[in-house]
Amino acid sequence: MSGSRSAKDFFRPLAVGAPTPLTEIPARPSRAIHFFDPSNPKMAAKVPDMVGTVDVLLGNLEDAIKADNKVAAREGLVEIAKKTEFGATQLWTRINALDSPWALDDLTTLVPAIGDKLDVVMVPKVQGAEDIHYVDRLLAQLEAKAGLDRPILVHAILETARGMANVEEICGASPRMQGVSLGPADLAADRRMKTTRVGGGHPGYLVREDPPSENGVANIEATRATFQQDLWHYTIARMVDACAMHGIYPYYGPFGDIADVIACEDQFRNAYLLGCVGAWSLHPKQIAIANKVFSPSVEDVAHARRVVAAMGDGTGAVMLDGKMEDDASLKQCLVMVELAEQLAAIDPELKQAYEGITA
Ligand SMILES: CC(C)(COP(=O)(O)OP(=O)(O)OC[C@H]1O[C@@H](n2cnc3c(N)ncnc32)[C@H](O)[C@@H]1OP(=O)(O)O)[C@@H](O)C(=O)NCCC(=O)NCCSC(=O)C[C@H](O)C(=O)O
Ligand SMILES: [Mg+2]
Repeated sequence: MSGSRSAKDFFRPLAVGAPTPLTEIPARPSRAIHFFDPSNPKMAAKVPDMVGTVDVLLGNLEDAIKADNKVAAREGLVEIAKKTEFGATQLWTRINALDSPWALDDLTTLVPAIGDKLDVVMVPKVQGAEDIHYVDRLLAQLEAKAGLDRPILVHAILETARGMANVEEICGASPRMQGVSLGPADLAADRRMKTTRVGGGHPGYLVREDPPSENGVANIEATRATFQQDLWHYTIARMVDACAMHGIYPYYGPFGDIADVIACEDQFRNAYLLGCVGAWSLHPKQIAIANKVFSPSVEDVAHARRVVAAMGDGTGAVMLDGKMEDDASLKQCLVMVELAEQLAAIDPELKQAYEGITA
């Protein structure tokens, strides 16, 4: 919780008439946050058919939208939201940066027009709790004016060094905080990393095995295996801890090499294993990758259920397939089983796959 509000005030509405903040962020599946440009007629036309195939549709108003198209994108999103029934698919938007000429109009246009349909507002380039406090109060005022009965949640993108340094206070700045995504391209630039990609690894970031020794002399000319390392490990792990501490959700962001579906899957899986619940999809073909990676495998769910069954009241230790299971491994298995249940509730194929498993 941020130091600027007392515990008794933390869950009070920030404007008279605004909806009461949630005390817990609902665990709604959000394996793929699919970005579309609402000012692009071809993309906009595809949105209605994407409902039900993706957990989150996000109307992007920030980077990747040309300055000349900012107003068209905002208006396009209003039009799409008004005419689309989203069902279980969530509708999010990414507004422009708070220091840009567009952010204020983004919020003052979207909340009155489609606030009842918007689940989450993604805020880019968040630097500290003060950015979340600003959006929090403004949203409360706009929600009150629009007569909304549920709060719009807020998602921060970590894409500056200052934002990274302040990640814990950002996560706890408001009861609206739904989650955090890594913005690897902007973060790399802000950190002055020497990369030019939108997420993913780099062949130069590696470790090399030691040289073989011949007669006690290291032969550094010998062929030696190298292993590419994950540029984002520290950042994602830190983000995951900050989110878990505050009961909100961490996400890997974009993978810009659309053609390299294999490396995209690897990057998404690393994030999944470290604790992320989803990633961004920039192109329709990345939705299936995220849906696959961020859904536990049938084998993992089967194993988790066996551990749950074997552990009885959840205390003590048992042997299963030659391995020790105890209270702590049970807790990991419960994470898997709960996620499978949440996904089965919205994905009939997964429901069938998970139901086919016997404990
Ligand atoms: C990356 C793209 C520019 C590629 O577009 P295109 O060249 O048109 O790809 P295709 O020809 O393969 O497209 C095939 C059809 O699919 C439609 N399409 C493409 N992308 C989408 C989409 N995202 N949603 C819906 N439909 C889509 C095309 O229109 C084609 O349609 P048709 O001709 O009728 O068959 C493009 O995919 C794109 O712009 N994607 C989104 C990019 C984006 O949002 N970028 C911002 C997020 S990443 C970022 O901001 C960095 C981050 O903040 C950080 O700091 O790290
Ligand atoms: Mg960015």
